[in-house]
Amino acid sequence: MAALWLKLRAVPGWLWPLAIGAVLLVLPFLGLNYGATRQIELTLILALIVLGLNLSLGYAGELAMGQVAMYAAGAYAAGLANKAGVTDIWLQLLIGGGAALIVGLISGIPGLRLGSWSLAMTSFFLILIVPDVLSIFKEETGGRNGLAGIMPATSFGQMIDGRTYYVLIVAIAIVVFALIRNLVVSDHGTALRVLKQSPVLASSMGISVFRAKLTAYAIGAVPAGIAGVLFANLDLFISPEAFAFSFAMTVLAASIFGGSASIYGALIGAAVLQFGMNQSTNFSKFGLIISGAFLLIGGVAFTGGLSGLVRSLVRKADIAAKRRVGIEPVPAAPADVERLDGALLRTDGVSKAFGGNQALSKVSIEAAPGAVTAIIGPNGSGKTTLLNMISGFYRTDAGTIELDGRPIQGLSSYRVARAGVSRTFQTPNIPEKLTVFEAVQAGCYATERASVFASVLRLPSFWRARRENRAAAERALALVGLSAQRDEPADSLPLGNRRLLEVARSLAASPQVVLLDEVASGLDEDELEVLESLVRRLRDAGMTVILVEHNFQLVLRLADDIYVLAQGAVMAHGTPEQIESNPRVMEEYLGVTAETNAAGGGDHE
Ligand SMILES: Nc1ncnc2c1ncn2[C@@H]1O[C@H](COP(=O)(O)OP(=O)(O)OP(=O)(O)O)[C@@H](O)[C@H]1O
Repeated sequence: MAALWLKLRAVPGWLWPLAIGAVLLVLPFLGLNYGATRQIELTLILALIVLGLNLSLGYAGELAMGQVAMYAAGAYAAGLANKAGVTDIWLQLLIGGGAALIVGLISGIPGLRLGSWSLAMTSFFLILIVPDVLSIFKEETGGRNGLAGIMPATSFGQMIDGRTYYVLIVAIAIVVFALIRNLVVSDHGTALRVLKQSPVLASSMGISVFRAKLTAYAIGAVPAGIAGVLFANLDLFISPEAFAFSFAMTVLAASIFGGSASIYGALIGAAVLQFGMNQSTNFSKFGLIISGAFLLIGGVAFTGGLSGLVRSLVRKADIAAKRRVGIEPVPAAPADVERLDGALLRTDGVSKAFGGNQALSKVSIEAAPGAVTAIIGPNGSGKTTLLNMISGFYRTDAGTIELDGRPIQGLSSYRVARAGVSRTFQTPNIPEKLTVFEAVQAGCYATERASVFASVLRLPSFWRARRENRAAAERALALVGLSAQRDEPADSLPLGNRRLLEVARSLAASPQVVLLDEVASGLDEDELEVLESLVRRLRDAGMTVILVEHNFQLVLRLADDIYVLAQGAVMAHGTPEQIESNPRVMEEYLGVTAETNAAGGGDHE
């Protein structure tokens, strides 16, 4: 049984939905009646709209419900084009998809620029104004009476009959789902998932939060627009009622019930709601209540919706089957560190105040390639603030920060990451629902070479980037000794391994400078050994390593150069020997007397 399960799991995951699509395609030819065929058509139209919502809500974490307005834009663009004589469905799809994309961009740019809940509010407003906009252009749209007299669609001059139209809807849905799937399984999809959980982590990995969210929202508009075109040509009549607020609730309920963080969740949710609503003869009266009930059940009973439930059952079955068959992960041999090109990082007179608190005052440091530069000092002395300034999270009040002579102060954090500066966080920032391997591969985003377009269409640059990123992630995992855990959920790792995972992620993009913020705390002896040897190998390979660390003995063993911060200023600078023999540093600021240090009690925490 276990062996059979593993064999089935070895089948590429995309084959299952494709098989379902193939079955749907042939159903009318096997005698499916008109009523059921229509339900499938409406389900697929709803699924396309939900798919767009899932992209922004489930992947990018942005509650943006404007899909119904984009659906309306697609439908009316197609209807009006049709009345102007454009009956060709392919041209209409282009026009309707384009119209929806424009609505997505127009509402997304200000909504996202303003931040916080603005996009949710903008898109909510967008749904409410649909009937008013249609009334304003009553002459063209028919206002509240709707747009009637749409001619049946054609394809390259040929009339499309009912059955062919069904096949067309199914085929278009398969293609759109496949393209969006390509996006979500690409590095851009992983970037969205990271972004949803931690914009700070995302930007430290070179992801532009604004651009990624806008991409998800705007791309999500296109399936909704396509759905609108398909709907307009299905009934040959559209009216504002079809795009009302209650329908927006249905879309949201389908997304939550099916599982917003899954593209197939869109299909599951749409099917449940479409067929569920059909069973309720009173739907028109109680539509909002029914949608609300699905929303509650989906949100409360199982987080992640039905698709999340299925996914977790499959994962459990995988683990059980592997245990029964006796498959153990094979640890990879420790990887060699390739030659690295570090860069000289220099801060000159950097200052930062938070209100009246002068956290940093005229700090000048230099970190050379092929050297470990340590920054130490008591709690609150400004070490993390300095790292945050270097990595672009805080703006400098004064002073400059240069990378190989190029100023990087003032750049946003994702640009600093792309310039070659990578970092770890004091509290490991581990994205949920990613495997260890995916979390490390996500680190490659700073040097991502495949565009969203190339990823969706799987152009050669996508395959090349994927090969390279996978190899880089495998290498980074092997460097920190986590290859055996590659398929485990990243957030299930114990603290020590989480720190090593952060280091691996920060190395995946082959940065020039790596900022390690207290990576040693919480590591056991074996893990500390792995880390120490890794830092040495990185340094020997030419990387610039900046180490913020409380473990003084580790700093003495690893550092080539040490800066001691006190109350936001550099109070000493020198080699480990110089720092160790500086009594003021040892006693006054690190609280280590000559005797405790000799006894090895150098960790001042
Ligand atoms: N975002 C912030 N807003 C206000 N004050 C801050 C902020 N970040 C840091 N500070 C203040 O700046 C000073 C330096 O803090 P910082 O975290 O850089 O010290 P640290 O040396 O890294 O300390 P630790 O070793 O405890 O991490 C502290 O007084 C801290 O309270």
